[in-house]
Amino acid sequence: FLALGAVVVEGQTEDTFRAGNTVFSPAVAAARDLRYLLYDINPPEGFNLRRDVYIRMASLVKTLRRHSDWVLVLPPWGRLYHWQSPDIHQIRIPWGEFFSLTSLQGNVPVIEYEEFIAESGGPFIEQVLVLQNYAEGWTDGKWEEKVDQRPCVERLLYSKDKQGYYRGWFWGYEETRAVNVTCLSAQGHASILAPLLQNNITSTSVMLDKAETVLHDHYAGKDYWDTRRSMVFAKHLRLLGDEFRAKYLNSTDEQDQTIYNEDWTRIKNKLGSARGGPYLGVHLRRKDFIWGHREDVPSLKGAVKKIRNLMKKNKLDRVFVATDADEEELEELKKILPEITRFEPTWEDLELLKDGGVAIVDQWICAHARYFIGTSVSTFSFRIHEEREILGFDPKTTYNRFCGDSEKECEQPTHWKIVY
Ligand SMILES: C[C@@H]1O[C@H](OP(=O)(O)OP(=O)(O)OC[C@H]2O[C@@H](n3cnc4c(=O)[nH]c(N)nc43)[C@H](O)[C@@H]2O)[C@@H](O)[C@H](O)[C@@H]1O
Repeated sequence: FLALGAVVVEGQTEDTFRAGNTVFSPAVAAARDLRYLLYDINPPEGFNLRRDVYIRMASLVKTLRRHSDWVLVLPPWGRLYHWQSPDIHQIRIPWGEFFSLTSLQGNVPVIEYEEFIAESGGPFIEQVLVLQNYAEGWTDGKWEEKVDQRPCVERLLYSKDKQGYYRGWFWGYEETRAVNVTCLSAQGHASILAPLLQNNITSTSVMLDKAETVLHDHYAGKDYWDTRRSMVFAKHLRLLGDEFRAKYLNSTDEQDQTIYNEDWTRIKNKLGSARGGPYLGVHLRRKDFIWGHREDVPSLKGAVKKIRNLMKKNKLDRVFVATDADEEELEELKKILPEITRFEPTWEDLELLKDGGVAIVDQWICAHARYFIGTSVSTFSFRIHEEREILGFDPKTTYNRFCGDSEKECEQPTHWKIVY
């Protein structure tokens, strides 16, 4: 590898692969001279941060595709720290269970991991690059984009087997092994990796591990939003959410002016055009957010006080609460907020939807509320903001968060406008 200097990523939106132009077909892929980009993320990270890293990787693949035929391999879902429902099988979950694949493919060519195995002819990933930060941090406090092959700083989570291949966590696919594993110090936008992947590495399949190390090429720019808009939830989950809205919250798209189109490239709703269902939508993040005694997270009593306040102010008599609260907190919440509505799947439903599917249904229902309030710096809440932005809600009804009971300056979330 060579040390690479700054790479210009301005003009990133001028992608050769434009949204909606092409729908990628894996059958066609087999006949072409394809290269595969795989990636994974630091194990403790949750579902919605992972969705954010997908956007960064999609952007990198678009940059790579200016020169050759790359396809993004979707890392199967599973073994997430927050998915704690017991006794359900939660590994090797394909993206198709949570997202619409045709929608994703309308943005950038993607394939499921099992298609990659079938197409590439074996369970091997040729090159794994484990991304890491520079041990020395920023030099002189100056931000500089750079990439270098460096010795691995942390102990590798890969070990060589008798045949000389690397074993590690490949999403629960025991037969998958890597031919080569090296570390790469990287600092900068995702696309700074493109020249190296293009010119210095000849492997057909390359996996970036700890892909969250690199940043968005252009956060909240057109390319960001194209990818975000293409991350349409799987239809069965949207339908479940819609049924729940109709049954328990008196909410339908016609009544609430929440226009949707199966083709995401056709959704361009004006801000303020969506009215939303007659309920308050709440995302109340608990568990690891309260264990740290964070100043910006309210007590249950504090949250309920705010909820009542908002219901009164917005003349709403129903409240839908999405939360990861434990049993004890839930009991307390039900006591102090008896009118609470929650999506509580049966065990059979949970087995089918899994924790990820339940989280999506929760997000979908919050996204359709007349007014929404979320939790400070939770990516779960951020993804709801984006969904509401796509639906065309007035920003005043979306970018709201709870304040900690004794938080002094309670800054509210930023409004990121869609760039079409
Ligand atoms: C402190 C950090 O917090 C970050 O969490 P944060 O941004 O809220 O959001 P996520 O990255 O999604 O992680 C939180 C996970 O907890 C569950 N969860 C949280 N709230 C709800 C809810 O209202 N309904 C349902 N059904 N599930 C919920 C769900 O599995 C979700 O993916 C983590 O990604 C990082 O790994 C780290 O732990």
